[in-house]
Amino acid sequence: MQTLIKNGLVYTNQQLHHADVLIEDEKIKAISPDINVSADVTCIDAQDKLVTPGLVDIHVHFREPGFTHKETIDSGSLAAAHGGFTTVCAMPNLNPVPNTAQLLKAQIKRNQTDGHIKINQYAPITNDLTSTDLTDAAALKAAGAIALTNDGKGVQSAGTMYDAMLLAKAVDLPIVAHVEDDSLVRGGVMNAGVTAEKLGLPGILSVSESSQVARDIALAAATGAHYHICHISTAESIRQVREAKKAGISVTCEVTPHHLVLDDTMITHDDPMMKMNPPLRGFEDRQALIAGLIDGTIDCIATDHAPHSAEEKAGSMRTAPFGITGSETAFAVLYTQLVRTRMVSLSQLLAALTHKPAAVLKLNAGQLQAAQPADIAIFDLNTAHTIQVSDFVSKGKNTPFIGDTVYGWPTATYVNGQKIHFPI
Ligand SMILES: NC(=O)N[C@@H](CC(=O)O)C(=O)O
Ligand SMILES: [Zn+2]
Ligand SMILES: [Zn+2]
Repeated sequence: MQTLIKNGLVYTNQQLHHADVLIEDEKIKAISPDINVSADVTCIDAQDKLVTPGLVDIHVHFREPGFTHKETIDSGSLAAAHGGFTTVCAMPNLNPVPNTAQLLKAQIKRNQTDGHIKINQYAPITNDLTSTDLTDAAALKAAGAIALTNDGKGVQSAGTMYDAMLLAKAVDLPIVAHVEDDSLVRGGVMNAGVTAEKLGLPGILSVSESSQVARDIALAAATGAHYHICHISTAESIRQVREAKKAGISVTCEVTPHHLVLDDTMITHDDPMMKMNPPLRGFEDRQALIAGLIDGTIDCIATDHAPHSAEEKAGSMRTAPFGITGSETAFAVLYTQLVRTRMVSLSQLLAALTHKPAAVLKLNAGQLQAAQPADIAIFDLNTAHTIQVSDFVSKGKNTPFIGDTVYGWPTATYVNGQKIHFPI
């Protein structure tokens, strides 16, 4: 079976070209201008559209098993596809936590059975995500884990992190860290600063992140482990990563779309849709994140898609859970706010959403090239779209971007040459 995507603006070999893309069965057959094929090929008109490798998101929460009222592997992976993502890495803050080879294998099987896209699975660093009992890194790697992470909770003890890094290094798995020193959080629900004071809400100190980043960079230097920082959010953390990279320490990091386009000066009232972990930081932090993305200090963008139910996210920031969704709005929000404003080039944005995240975790994804799997996303760069609750395939509607008018809404996603169909 052949499908021809005609006349798109195609992102291939890290460059944008006007070209046609020919899919044959599960693979890309050819990418070049003016491909001519026989009459029985399915032809897709991509004039004025952007055609990219399926996007890669190395940080999502699919909530199954344990929290299926928030999301399932079915709904979460369909939401990712709806946003143009064809490869994701799913977090292990589930119930039960997939902390043994047997549980992890069962999770990977569920991902394969119910997933609409390619789902890689993280395993935990410690057995219950909070203790100091390390998991069996070798067994989890053999069972299929792509990396170890306790996302949702920082590893509180330096000794635990040091031992975890040694074990991870021995089996060549990255440590993927949610960096947060609980002793500096102090019951905060948003970034500590002028806005929190004005709203009378308890603040989370920015050093709750950067002090743990400093600790862990020192531990990564000492152990030689690959240390990847989740959802980096402060100027001081960026400064440390920049220095560590210069010193040749094996550190990488990701940033979320929301930390790039929102900051705490935009929080006007007690709004649970603006509550996530790490919190939206200050204006200067956000500028440092954008600069870090442009100069390569930040390796990639990852959504931290964190769905919660409407009931959970109703009420006050004091009581609502941390987290917002991201899969379905990521590209359009970033394209509109960073590329159309000429702060970031389209190629830079696409690199951060395709081959660069794949490179961080050595995933075979994010390249649109002949002989590669036909994982493709198509976006409409020119039509304005106002984001509405009814746009979402995810069970989670908890996003601050509802009501925003954006460009770059996704129009089609292919996985292994198959077009994904959405129930909306
Ligand atoms: N980001 C969040 O605010 N919440 C995440 C956990 C996490 O990524 O730390 C979640 O699981 O809901
Ligand atoms: Zn986290
Ligand atoms: Zn997360």
